[in-house]
Amino acid sequence: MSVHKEVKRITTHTVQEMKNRGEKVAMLTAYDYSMATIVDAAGMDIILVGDSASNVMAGHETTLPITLDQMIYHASSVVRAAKRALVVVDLPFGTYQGNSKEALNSAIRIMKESGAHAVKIEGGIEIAESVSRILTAGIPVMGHLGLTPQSIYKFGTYTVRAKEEAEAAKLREDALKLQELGCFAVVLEKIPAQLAKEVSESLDIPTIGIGAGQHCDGQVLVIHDLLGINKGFKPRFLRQYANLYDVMHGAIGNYVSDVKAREFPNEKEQY
Ligand SMILES: Nc1nc(=O)c2c([nH]1)NC[C@@H]1CN(c3ccc(C(=O)N[C@@H](CCC(=O)O)C(=O)O)cc3)CN21
Ligand SMILES: CC(C)C(=O)C(=O)O
Ligand SMILES: [Mg+2]
Repeated sequence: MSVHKEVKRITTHTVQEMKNRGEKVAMLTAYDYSMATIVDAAGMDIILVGDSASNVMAGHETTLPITLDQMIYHASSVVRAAKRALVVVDLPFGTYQGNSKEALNSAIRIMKESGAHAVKIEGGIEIAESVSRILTAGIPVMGHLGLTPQSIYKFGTYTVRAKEEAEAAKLREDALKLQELGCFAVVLEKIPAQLAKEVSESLDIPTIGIGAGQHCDGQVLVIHDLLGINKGFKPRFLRQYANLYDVMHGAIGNYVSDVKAREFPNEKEQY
């Protein structure tokens, strides 16, 4: 036992208790040690090592190219920083669909090699077998319904999902199915607020929304979007809490100018 005082870790059970008592769940992505240290210190409940790393860290157009090894690298860095937050890791495209044994192996690799606490998987009834098999191994699973970006080439655009009743009905069923299988929470991405409200009320487990309105049990954003680092990206659901692009561009530009003008380093900044 350590003699140092340690903060109490958020668990999947803590997150369920939050829903039970009506406290909203705060979730944000992080992909590296330094950012995750700040996110954890700021009181985040859940840190998501999202496959959005493919976009914001690697510069790909979609989330499809990122590999399991790359996700494990990001996740292990975040785990070393997170003292309080629950760390959830996206299973990347091609590591779980249509093959529950491969899904289990992928989830086990994430848990074993990164030290994360849970995995997230996109999809409903079609991935039920994979979800079950991962849960059977004692690995907590977060679901993800609505705009599931790994299916972008099926959808064609990033517009809001489940506006038509047929897709809304399937989403309601999928959400119930994920809960029945034993998922501890489910992300609802870019669906009408009214549908997200109905799903949140019908489920016992918490819903975490992104572009899914104010009635979800929690919210999630991509950290680069929240901080305004990702200058071109400003969808309607996003609230930018800072403009770090301009702050960083200004600071870095000043450094370039100072070097060119021989103003950095000065006499006090040398040995
Ligand atoms: N930086 C970043 N933020 C995210 O929220 C995010 C990622 N990357 N990568 C993975 C997925 C993809 N998501 C996305 C991607 C694009 C839009 C988007 O462009 N939305 C625009 C246009 C939609 C349209 O085509 O009609 C919008 O105005 O909402 C939204 C969510 C959410 N995730
Ligand atoms: C946007 C969130 C939910 C996500 O899946 C990601 O960042 O990859
Ligand atoms: Mg994702």
